[in-house]
Amino acid sequence: MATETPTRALFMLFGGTGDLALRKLYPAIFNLYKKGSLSKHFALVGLSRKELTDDEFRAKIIDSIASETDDKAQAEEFASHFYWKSHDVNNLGHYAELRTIADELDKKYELEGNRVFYVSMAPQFFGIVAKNLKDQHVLSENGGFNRLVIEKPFGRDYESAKKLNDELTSAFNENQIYRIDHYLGKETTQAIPVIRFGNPIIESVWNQNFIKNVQVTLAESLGVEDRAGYYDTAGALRDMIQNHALQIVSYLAMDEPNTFVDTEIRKEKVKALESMEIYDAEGVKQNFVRGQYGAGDGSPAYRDEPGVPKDSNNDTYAAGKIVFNNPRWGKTPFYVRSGKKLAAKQGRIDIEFKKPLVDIFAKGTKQPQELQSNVLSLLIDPKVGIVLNINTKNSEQGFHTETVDLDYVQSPERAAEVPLPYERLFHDILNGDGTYFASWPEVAAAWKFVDPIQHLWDATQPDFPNYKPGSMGPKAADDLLARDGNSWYYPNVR
Ligand SMILES: NC(=O)C1=CN([C@@H]2O[C@H](COP(=O)(O)OP(=O)(O)OC[C@H]3O[C@@H](n4cnc5c(N)ncnc54)[C@H](OP(=O)(O)O)[C@@H]3O)[C@@H](O)[C@H]2O)C=CC1
Ligand SMILES: O=C1O[C@H](COP(=O)(O)O)[C@@H](O)[C@H](O)[C@H]1O
Repeated sequence: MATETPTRALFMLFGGTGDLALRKLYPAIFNLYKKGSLSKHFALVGLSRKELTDDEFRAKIIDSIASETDDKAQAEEFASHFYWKSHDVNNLGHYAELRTIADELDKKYELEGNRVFYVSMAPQFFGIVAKNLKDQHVLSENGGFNRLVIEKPFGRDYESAKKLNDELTSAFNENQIYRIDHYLGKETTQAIPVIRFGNPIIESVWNQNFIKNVQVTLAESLGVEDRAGYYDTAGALRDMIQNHALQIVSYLAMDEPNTFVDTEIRKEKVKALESMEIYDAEGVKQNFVRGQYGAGDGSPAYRDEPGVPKDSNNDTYAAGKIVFNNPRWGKTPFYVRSGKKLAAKQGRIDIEFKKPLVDIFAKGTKQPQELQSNVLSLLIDPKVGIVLNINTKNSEQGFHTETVDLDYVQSPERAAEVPLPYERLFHDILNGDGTYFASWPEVAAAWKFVDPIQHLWDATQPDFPNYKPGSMGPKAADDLLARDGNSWYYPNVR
């Protein structure tokens, strides 16, 4: 593998002692350092209201990366690049101090003015941080890059997302903004364009003539855990479908870009997302299903989870059918579903192909046989891999057909080597590559699709709870597919 030139950069991490930073972001940056994408020419300023010394902050960093290394000297050397600054994002004076620190570190580490501003804080702070960074001249003005990284959620509907985007773009250009969607850092999501456009055998049948339906499943076995404060105001539709599921759908549905660069890919993704049919109230009722888990097997109902109101109507499950008004997809439905407290942690895409127009094995032979649809499964989580289920003849005496899997599933050893999603995304940010980040038009199109669904759900009383923990969600989600003559492939995988 070619060795890359390490990128010089100063990170400024807002929310530097937060849960996400300590659990995911520092280990990801450490792995980049270990693998040589960052060298001695980098530094990070951690920011929050807490008063910490640099040494106290560095001790937190060493703790945070403990699972990534046994090499104490390397961990200490890495942590020596970290600095702490107590900073209230509403205090303008603090930005002036930050600018001075940034300029000093820029000189000390010869960073060539490259700056990454990562806002890992509650969403109400995203806009104000961007504005103050610009107004208080913390952005590099000597030719280096300025990149702003924004965590999720990006708004709670189209209007709030637009307002946030306007705030961000009054300080940064669209090509300087990196909207994080960690599902885009996952191995299988990143493989979709290659699997499709790198294999004529697949891309030539990737359309309504050959594909019967597409199913995206993002199932979790965990419940709301300790995040009720956020989750009860979001719900599965906003938390998983609007972003992760629709981003995956956009890679599955898009046309081939002219070249594999972020600007071209984004154009095609937007085109696909903008051709999703937007439902009116009747369309929502027919095509989307919500759910909330009840009690079962010794685990509490959602409404009895700590921090959840007893009368909460929040959705912990959402499923729906997407129809594209475009020539590629025409009548082929895309189904998406996501929920908490389901039977298993399972992220996967199942693509069901149409059966042959004429089935020569169904009649005329001594033992009529029934062919099955071919199913291509792209496994996201916990296994990573590709499985193609096809018809063949079984080897017993007589003539019988059966299905077999042609599969590539990553070994546990290989999986352990694979970069973590945040590591991949940081790597792309350092390289200025927006391929696996959501652009504003994509986010806007996704909200415009989701808003009518959420509005109807907010305005009507659900009959909750309506699914048992450990199940695959409400029965209505099975009925949704059955009405089209389809059924969920998982968990009844052949
Ligand atoms: N945690 C997770 O697993 C995930 C989180 N996210 C997103 O990441 C972001 C961060 O989440 P998370 O780390 O869990 O949040 P936390 O609540 O753990 O951290 C928030 C951080 O913001 C700081 N902060 C709060 N108010 C101010 C202020 N006025 N000025 C400066 N700093 C302030 C806090 O420090 P202090 O109180 O010292 O100021 C703390 O460091 C959110 O947008 C979340 O939606 C996304 C996916 C998963
Ligand atoms: O963004 C989110 O994702 C997680 C699931 O992520 P995964 O990588 O573990 O599949 C989900 O639990 C959380 O509610 C949501 O905010």
